[in-house]
Amino acid sequence: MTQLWPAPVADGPVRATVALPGSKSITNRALVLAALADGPSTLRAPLRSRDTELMAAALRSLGAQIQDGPDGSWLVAPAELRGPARVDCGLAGTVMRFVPPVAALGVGRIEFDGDAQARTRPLDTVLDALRSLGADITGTSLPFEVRGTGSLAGGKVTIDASASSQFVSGLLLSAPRFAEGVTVRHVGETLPSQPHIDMTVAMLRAAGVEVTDDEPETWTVAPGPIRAMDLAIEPDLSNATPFLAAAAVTGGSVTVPGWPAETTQPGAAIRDILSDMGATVTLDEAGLTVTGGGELASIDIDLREVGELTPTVAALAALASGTSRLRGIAHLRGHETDRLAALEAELNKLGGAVRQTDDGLLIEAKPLHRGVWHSYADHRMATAGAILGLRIPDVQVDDIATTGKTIPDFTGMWANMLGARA
Ligand SMILES: O=C(O)C1=C[C@@H](OP(=O)(O)O)[C@@H](O)[C@H](O)C1
Ligand SMILES: C=C(OP(=O)(O)O)C(=O)O
Repeated sequence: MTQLWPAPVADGPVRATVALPGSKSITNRALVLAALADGPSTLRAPLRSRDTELMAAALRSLGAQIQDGPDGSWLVAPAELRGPARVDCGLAGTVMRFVPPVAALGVGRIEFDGDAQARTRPLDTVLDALRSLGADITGTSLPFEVRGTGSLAGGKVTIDASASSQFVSGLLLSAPRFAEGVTVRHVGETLPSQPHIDMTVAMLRAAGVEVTDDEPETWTVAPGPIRAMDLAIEPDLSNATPFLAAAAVTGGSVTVPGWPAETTQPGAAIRDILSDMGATVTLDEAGLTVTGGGELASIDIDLREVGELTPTVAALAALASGTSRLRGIAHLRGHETDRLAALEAELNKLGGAVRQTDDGLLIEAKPLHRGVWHSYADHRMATAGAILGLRIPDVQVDDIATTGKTIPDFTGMWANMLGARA
């Protein structure tokens, strides 16, 4: 076990303004598109965290130049893609699913590996798809090797993306550079995180790529150039959720400035979730403000489109009244950890009454008590522990540093939020 972090208790309503770093999902898509583009790009206010630094390192190792700009921006200059190279995926789904198609466009041997837990995350679908589109790849999970020839035929492929939307996004992002582009069709169980696929489509179109998505669960990307971009990256709305939850569970008020009025980020769904649970949510020129009042109400919700909000919503549900039901999230068993098992185990250890269902969690709110909250190397498990600790004295979160996957200074931001209480 790593050092334990004593989660601070809020000794009153939290009142703060919390500025969030950039979106992981937008930053890592932008890095891939910029590395494949027809000229140099500028990414402004990108997220600088483990997942995005790993993405930048992966693309650099394949030849792209990614340098620091004057104001924390990233300047990306595409170059010929070539091995030999080693790509460390860490535990980042976006790196392990978005970079193999890029590598298949390069020349030479490109080895992929990642954290021990990453080796069990689903990956075969994207590797099999690439093979059927003409790539030479050994293996079905990490570690594996891509032997690039400098081009990829592309064409039509049918996949089962029920384990992760990132299989689709990964294929689409590089597809403008495949000789024939790509048509990806999803068949099989339900498709998770559709808004993340829509984000991919929107970013491709913004880069001048022709994408057709009129038919349900079928996407066609035409071959052609990817236009270089000058992109300001929005704050990460999913990472905003623990801070907004802090307002809801303490009866306080937290504002996240720079909240986009329109966005492709699925994390925006937290507005309706918190409002359904009884908090007041307003969006104005100051940003998004969540104000908590009395006790939070339970919720019955399908989180299929926003699975990454589950740990936050589970923590809220555990502190609400009544029984909450979170549905549509069987695929979370293949996230950073098996999130359904992890939430069930950790909440029950604190005295909760939580049970896994086929596709989610039943959470009966109970008085909770002190204890160690395990993070399982999962940034969102760690932040869920922090939310609980606001109300339950003496919760200790193990491996709080794992929040660095997507938030560079979570503990500092959390302390500032609590310190700002006046
Ligand atoms: O494409 C993306 O940026 C993401 C897609 C989703 O993955 P899954 O579809 O595997 O849930 C989401 O949970 C993840 O945090 C980020
Ligand atoms: C599922 C997540 O991450 P990844 O991009 O590694 O899949 C997440 O951030 O909640």
